[in-house]
Amino acid sequence: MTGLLTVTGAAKSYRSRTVLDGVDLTVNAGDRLGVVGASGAGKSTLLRLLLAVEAPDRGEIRLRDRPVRPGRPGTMAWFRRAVQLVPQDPFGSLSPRMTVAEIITEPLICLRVPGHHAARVSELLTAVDLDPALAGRLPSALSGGQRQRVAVARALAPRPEILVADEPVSALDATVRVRVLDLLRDVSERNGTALVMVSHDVAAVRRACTRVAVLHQGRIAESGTVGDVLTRPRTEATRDLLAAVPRLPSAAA
Ligand SMILES: Nc1ncnc2c1ncn2[C@@H]1O[C@H](COP(=O)(O)OP(=O)(O)OP(=O)(O)O)[C@@H](O)[C@H]1O
Repeated sequence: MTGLLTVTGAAKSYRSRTVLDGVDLTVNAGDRLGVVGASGAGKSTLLRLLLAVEAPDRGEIRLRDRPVRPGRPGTMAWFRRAVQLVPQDPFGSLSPRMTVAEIITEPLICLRVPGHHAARVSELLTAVDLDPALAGRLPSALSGGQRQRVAVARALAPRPEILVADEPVSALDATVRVRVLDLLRDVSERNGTALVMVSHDVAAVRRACTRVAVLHQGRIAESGTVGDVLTRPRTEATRDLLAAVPRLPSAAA
């Protein structure tokens, strides 16, 4: 099977410091892939390449057969429709002066997605388990978990093929984390949207993902199913991450 999003031999340095050193990664349609790594492993850098915010110095990123390179917004619309970000911090990522409906519709307007946007807002709010009556509220009227659900709804709005989530629950309370992770897993399963979740938190990846790639010092140390890699780690890098796992409360919490 050819991958939906493929990273081949991606390398990136800042000044003379090598941050990514030949990363290969394949995201298939409907995949739920966690990219885990310790602080400084290169996760955020890889995320910027995956989102075509920056270009690799060497190697390439492709969406299906099409090479992906950063460019002006007009030339990137095809890619932005296909790959959407769920950001880390729902407090900082939602404009405080826009209503929930305006926030969710913004990518539809920017990407010139045709259709009845008000109906789509209700549909998306329902899909992320929020009351459509929240459409007229400002983010300040919502809890952290509700805000992150709005961020997920916004990312889903253009019907992307891939959601890229950047530490999507690290800013949330422990009990809310599980629910947001379950939401990401459920929307991915329901819509067939692939999920790439970049996180230092192995427990979060175990909860939401089926596959995992361990990034260590700018390289993929190991990758495979969550079951294999996180129960029978083959590298020191993975064992260290597992030893640092914060406990997630149970789903009932
Ligand atoms: N724009 C930049 N300019 C210079 N150095 C950078 C830049 N971006 C990242 N780095 C360096 O690259 C290394 C890897 O950073 P990166 O943020 O990708 O790692 P990370 O795995 O996301 O870490 P963390 O979990 O702490 O965010 C770090 O040493 C960082 O200082």
